[in-house]
Amino acid sequence: MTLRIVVGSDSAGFDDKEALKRDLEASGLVARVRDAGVGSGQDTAYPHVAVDAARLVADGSFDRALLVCGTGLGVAISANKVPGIRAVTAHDSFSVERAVLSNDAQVLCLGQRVIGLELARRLVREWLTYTFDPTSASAAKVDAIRSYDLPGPC
Ligand SMILES: O=C[C@H](O)[C@H](O)COP(=O)(O)O
Repeated sequence: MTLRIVVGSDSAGFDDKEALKRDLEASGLVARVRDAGVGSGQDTAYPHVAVDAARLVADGSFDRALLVCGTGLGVAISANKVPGIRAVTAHDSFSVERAVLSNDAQVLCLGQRVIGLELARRLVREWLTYTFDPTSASAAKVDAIRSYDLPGPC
């Protein structure tokens, strides 16, 4: 139980973010959960929350981020602006598996307006079971992604 996970959403993803946060806290698999917002009734635009959460992963404070917006797209686009971050939107089991095992993605993004909560909960449960293998054949490809990261202020 060593995973540290930061969760975040905009108002369109708030309900799922709250439910998934409770699941993570109750899972017994996560050492630490932090909520990067939004809070109830807050209307912060998704790029700000996504970048705040992604920075906490990029600087090593947290291992992964789970982000929810209406589609899961805007939070992924935004999180990927942070150097070192590999954020994906994945709404099926196989993609969630490959996001970790092929891409070593640290950020999973979900769309509250796209999939139901029960599927989201199942995908997150599955996501917790995967760990990237740095000795796998995928590692060189992830290194190649990393080689295109531009160091910057983000
Ligand atoms: O990707 C963006 C998200 O789906 C967001 O929750 C909704 O954005 P919009 O209000 O611009 O459609």
